[in-house]
Amino acid sequence: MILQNGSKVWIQDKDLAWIGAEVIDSSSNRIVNLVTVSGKKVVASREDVLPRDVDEDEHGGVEDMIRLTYLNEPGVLYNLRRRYELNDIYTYTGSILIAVNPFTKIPHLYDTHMMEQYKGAPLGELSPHVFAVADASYRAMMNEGKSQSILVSGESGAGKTETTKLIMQYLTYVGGRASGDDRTVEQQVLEVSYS
Ligand SMILES: Nc1ncnc2c1ncn2[C@@H]1O[C@H](COP(=O)(O)OP(=O)(O)OP(=O)(O)O)[C@@H](O)[C@H]1O
Repeated sequence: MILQNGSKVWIQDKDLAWIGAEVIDSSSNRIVNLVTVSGKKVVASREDVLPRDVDEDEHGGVEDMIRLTYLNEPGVLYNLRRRYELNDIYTYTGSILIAVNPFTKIPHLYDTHMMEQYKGAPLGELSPHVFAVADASYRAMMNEGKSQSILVSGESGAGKTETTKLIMQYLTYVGGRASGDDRTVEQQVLEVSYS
């Protein structure tokens, strides 16, 4: 990584994990002098600093992290945090959806109006949302006539069960009643047990 005076970087921080900084002296081959965003002057080994996007001050973060110039750990965490602070709990990295558990109900995020909006909308056209992924999967199933899979992964308490329920809720909404089955999709979904 080429470092020069004024380069924006990330350095590790014992309290915050990562903190933004700017290079103020890059004359040494081994170390760089930096000033952190909180105004503290620090010295770091060149190999310990990671590049930071120059447009990182963009309000609200990016909806798709493919747009980040540097897809490194601090850049990803910082982007997710900024979105989370605005209650934007969903973020794409390409066609992968990242959900940050809000641990609280976010009004209107999952109501009928929201489901209606995502119905038939191409992935990426609207803000990142679990309904967009469910809709893409549903469309692919209908168009290709093949079963589809959605992988919901995360650590314990991350929100996998809630996310799965939301996917089922959306599929119930768009799916209606299966032919030859007297039960509504909603009834069938309610019979699904979550592990
Ligand atoms: N999208 C969401 N909106 C609001 N609250 C949520 C959301 N997702 C998760 N939660 C909250 O987080 C709690 C834990 O989520 P959940 O049970 O889905 O996690 P999990 O990944 O299935 O956990 P485990 O692997 O331990 O079973 C939920 O009971 C709920 O309170």
